[in-house]
Amino acid sequence: MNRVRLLVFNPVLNVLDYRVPDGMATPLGALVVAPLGPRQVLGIVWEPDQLEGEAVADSRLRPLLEVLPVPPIPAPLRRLIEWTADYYCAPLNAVARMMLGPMAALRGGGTATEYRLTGVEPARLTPQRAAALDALQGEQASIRELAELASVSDGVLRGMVSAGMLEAVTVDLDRPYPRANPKHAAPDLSDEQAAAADTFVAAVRDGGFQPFLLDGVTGSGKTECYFEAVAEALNTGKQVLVLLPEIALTENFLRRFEARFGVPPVLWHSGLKQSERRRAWRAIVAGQAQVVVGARSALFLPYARLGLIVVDEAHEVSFKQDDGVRYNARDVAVIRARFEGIPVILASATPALESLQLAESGVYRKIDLPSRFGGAELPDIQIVDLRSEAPERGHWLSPRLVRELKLRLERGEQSLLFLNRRGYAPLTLCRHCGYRFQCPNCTAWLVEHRLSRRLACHHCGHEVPVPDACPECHTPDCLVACGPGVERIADEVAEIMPDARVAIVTSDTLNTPEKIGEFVAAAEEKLIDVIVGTQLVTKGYHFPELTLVGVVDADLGLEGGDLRAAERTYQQVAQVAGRAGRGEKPGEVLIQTRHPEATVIAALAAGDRDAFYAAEAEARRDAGAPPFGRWAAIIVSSEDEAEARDAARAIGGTRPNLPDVMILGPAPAPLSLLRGRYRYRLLINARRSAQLQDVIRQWLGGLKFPPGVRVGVDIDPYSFV
Ligand SMILES: Nc1ncnc2c1ncn2[C@@H]1O[C@H](COP(=O)(O)OP(=O)(O)OP(=O)(O)O)[C@@H](O)[C@H]1O
Ligand SMILES: [Zn+2]
Repeated sequence: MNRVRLLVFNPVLNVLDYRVPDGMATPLGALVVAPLGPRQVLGIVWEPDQLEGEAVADSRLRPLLEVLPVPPIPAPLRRLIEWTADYYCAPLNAVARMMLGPMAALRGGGTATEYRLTGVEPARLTPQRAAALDALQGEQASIRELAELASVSDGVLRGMVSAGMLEAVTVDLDRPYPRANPKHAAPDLSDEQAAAADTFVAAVRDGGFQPFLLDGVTGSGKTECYFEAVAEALNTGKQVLVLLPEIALTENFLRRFEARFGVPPVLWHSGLKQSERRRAWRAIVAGQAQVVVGARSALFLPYARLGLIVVDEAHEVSFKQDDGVRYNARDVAVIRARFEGIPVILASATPALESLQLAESGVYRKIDLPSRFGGAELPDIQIVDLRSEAPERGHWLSPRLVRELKLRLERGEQSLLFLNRRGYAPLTLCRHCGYRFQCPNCTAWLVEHRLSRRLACHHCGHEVPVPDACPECHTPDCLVACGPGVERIADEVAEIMPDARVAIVTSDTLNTPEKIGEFVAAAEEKLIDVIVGTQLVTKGYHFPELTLVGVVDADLGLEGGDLRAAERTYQQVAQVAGRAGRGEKPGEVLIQTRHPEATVIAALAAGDRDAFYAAEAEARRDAGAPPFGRWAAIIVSSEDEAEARDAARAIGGTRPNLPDVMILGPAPAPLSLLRGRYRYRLLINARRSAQLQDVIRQWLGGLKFPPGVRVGVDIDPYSFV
């Protein structure tokens, strides 16, 4: 009898065996539907010896129901899924789920129904219909998605369909994407760029696993260089995956891609409409999608003919996923390239110490672009010691920074002020009784957002309107904002330069592709004088008229328990500094700090990257920290505080005693309450020789917890809160 072993998508069961009905073809990797009790379950045909399962007698096997009409998951991707599950101590089917598209896409292409405005506008409108009419100009999507866009109920939109204001459109989900043209607008590369590009092109042409670290200063044209490798993949009919750290950057990338290749790339991220998602997934598995640009979730998709992976801004911590499967897309991208036998390019102006170390030890091949394109110079960097050059009371911009800002405004040049804090003020308190606004679900202060007149938790999204009186002592008009966020800095700019056109750039203000597009266009057309932004504007953007960058508080990132705080501060400040002087005019950077003597600040001031990395490497070596030693975290949480504490203690009490593994904790997490769950942490610091994952699996495998307790393992953690 013909039997198969399946990896199934079920929270409790992972592996099940089935009988294959006569005449059904079930190659390895096939996606199938199988009966499970009275229900059905989705599964993937897997190598039986790779999946541990209970041996079931032939006679007890139930037959598979159907094979889904999509190509089987290729072997290299199956191996990647196994590797990822094993390395990150995650369930195999949770990892495998990341390669699946929407269920509807697995069932076949076909069509979807979407709706759009017809142009019919009755003379009298309900307020909801008027709002929808406004919000839905130029949009086309399902009723559900349109309702979300317009913030009205589905019912309102259904009514508009009946009234002839919205019409149904049938969308063909298998309509092909337009073909990119590798010769559309090929640039003239500098000698330095051409050398780098030739290396990448040869690697794509020859195939085979080759990891590159493209280490080029800000504005050196890293994108142009790897675009040549993309062009080579297009010439040879291979697919390319470009990973970007944030959706916000895709808009900018898209414009550049289209300018170079004549058509936009295929996008993949959480913001896609259902129909776009279905279409993209099907084009990816069919090999029709030539270049896919996405956030980390694009990494596990079943590309039919992958020929190159690029990870841009590869140092970014947002490549690390911190919920569900806790994996690092930068690292897994390299592993995927290895299984696929293809080149991978990690591009950055400020590589992670881990990546530099791998380059130094010869695992990655390092390609350098040491100078800016077109003769632009790197900006001049100055330190403002806030202890001797203090801003006025209740202000945050030092006199020197204010002078430079005014000078730029006079000259018609642009400035950028960087502060990595959204909203108006990070803490609000009552002047009368000292009451502080805190999130009920998290160990966190509520952040005032003056633009939306709300107090918001940046961890769980909890929001309340700003009250008129203190909720504790009921004194009216007694609330004080403590500390600055970008909105407050923007107010300060407006106060000192009333004529300046100021743009606030954060994930609150630039939350759709349209808004990002408008911002970029406005900045390029010089309709903005001062940009005040969070880390969102520190990378990827190229505004030639921008000549001044002010770092409002360089010490901010050094606070808190982040074990990579110095490196992250270095990267952020170097990246934002890199936005200055990219055109013909030279750039200047002012870094405000209270700790000019700190190694990272001194290195930034001296423009001495090597000195910073050397000192940081030394410190990490001493601490046994990555890349010299290894870390892992165990995070225990429950809605019940005692339950969480007991579970953490039970884990602590059974800790293994090994010479090459040190275990710290359990201790309450810095964010000891998050989204209503009480949290405890353990930190494991291991020598490279230790079999870290095996140790953790054995340790936790023997323990049982109440159903309300979650125990998460974070291998190579980036977050310590
Ligand atoms: N060979 C070239 N021909 C024409 N323009 C180029 C060339 N190389 C780079 N440029 C332009 O120079 C600017 C900087 O290049 P790019 O944005 O690729 O740099 P980068 O290395 O990615 O910088 P960052 O790390 O700061 O984002 C871009 O506007 C780009 O189009
Ligand atoms: Zn909260």
